[in-house]
Amino acid sequence: MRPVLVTGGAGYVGSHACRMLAANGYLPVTLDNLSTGHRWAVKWGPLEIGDMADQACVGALIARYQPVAVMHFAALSLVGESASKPGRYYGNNVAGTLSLLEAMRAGGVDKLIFSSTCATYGEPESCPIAETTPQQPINVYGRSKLMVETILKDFAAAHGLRAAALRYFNAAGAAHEDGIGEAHEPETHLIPLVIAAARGARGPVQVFGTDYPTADGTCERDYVHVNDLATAHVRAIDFLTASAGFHAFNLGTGRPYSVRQVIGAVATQAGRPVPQQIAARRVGDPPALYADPRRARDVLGWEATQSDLDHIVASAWRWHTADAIQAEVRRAV
Ligand SMILES: NC(=O)c1ccc[n+]([C@@H]2O[C@H](COP(=O)([O-])OP(=O)(O)OC[C@H]3O[C@@H](n4cnc5c(N)ncnc54)[C@H](O)[C@@H]3O)[C@@H](O)[C@H]2O)c1
Ligand SMILES: O=c1ccn([C@@H]2O[C@H](COP(=O)(O)OP(=O)(O)O[C@H]3O[C@H](CO)[C@H](O)[C@H](O)[C@H]3O)[C@@H](O)[C@H]2O)c(=O)[nH]1
Repeated sequence: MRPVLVTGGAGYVGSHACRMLAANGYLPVTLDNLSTGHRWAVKWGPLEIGDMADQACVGALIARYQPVAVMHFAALSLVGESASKPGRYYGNNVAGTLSLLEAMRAGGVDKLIFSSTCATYGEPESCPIAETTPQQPINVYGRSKLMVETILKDFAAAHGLRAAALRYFNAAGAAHEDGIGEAHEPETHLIPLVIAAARGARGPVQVFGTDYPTADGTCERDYVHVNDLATAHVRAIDFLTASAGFHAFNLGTGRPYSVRQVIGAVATQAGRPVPQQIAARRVGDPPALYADPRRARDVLGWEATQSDLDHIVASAWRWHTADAIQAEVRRAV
């Protein structure tokens, strides 16, 4: 099995990528400091506990496993917190990545697949968003990701790094059948919060704004199944093997759903209405964000195939409601 070093492999998207790597003949070696990730989510290869900024640690892992590529998920990603703690976000997401890149260079690993985000586009003037849409992030988190993209371009030009920045839209869903799913703490993402409200595990879900210029007045987003994201990462390894330089790809479906449509899909899945409360707009939420995913299709040969909203919600629902899974998760904490 070909080893791949996976920073943040104990987190939500990273753990699903590890599952997909293993299914495609790779050995995912997780490097994670467990700041927001979980031991129980690392199932398909070794867990090395450490920080991506620790060059000696990364260097030793590279020497030991000889990875063919690095998949880089490790980051802090709470938009609100990024505004109040910019030093922490730039330190971890930007300086931490720079340190990782230097360790890769010293160890002779030349391929990196980076978790970027639609947040690097900020509030674009129009949708769908193509890779050529100007990147003007409106928060510290988005700026930290854009800074990393810039560093990757410069390392590609100067040092021959091969890098793919995968700009995810809204990651959602779960590989519930294999006991992994979304487990952020605190949780800020819409779908798990709607599911929690439907189950009575929390109070009503807040609908952040009903007066947006959209079909039903609530915000529209491009939800993409985490298994589809994982597949794109595996495709990116093959792509980088054949292609030098820096490349960016939007990972989305191109089909937006509103907050109300998400709540409706969860209500259908749950078989009961979802308690909800109309709330003020959340600062920094654009009315609609959705991808033009054609570049990923044409160049990577990737398309979302599991990202139908009902399928996303069904898989997330099973993950959050399966007693056996949740008991296993609690035991393993
Ligand atoms: N979830 C989304 O909707 C979404 C959307 C766009 C982009 N992203 C990006 O995708 C990546 C994964 O997101 P996620 O939702 O899985 O987050 P997550 O918090 O579940 O996973 C991040 C993982 O990185 C680890 N980590 C953080 N800093 C580290 C460090 N310095 N050294 C080692 N490990 C470290 C954490 O412990 C955690 O396991 C992030 O880079 C995020 O910015 C996520
Ligand atoms: O309790 C909630 C939570 C969210 N929303 C709405 O639901 C939509 C989706 O919100 P999320 O927080 O789930 O996702 P975002 O679109 O804000 O977040 C995405 O963009 C962020 C940067 O802006 C990060 O990259 C994040 O990881 C990624 O999922 C937004 O319109 C938001 O206003 C609510 O109405 N109520």
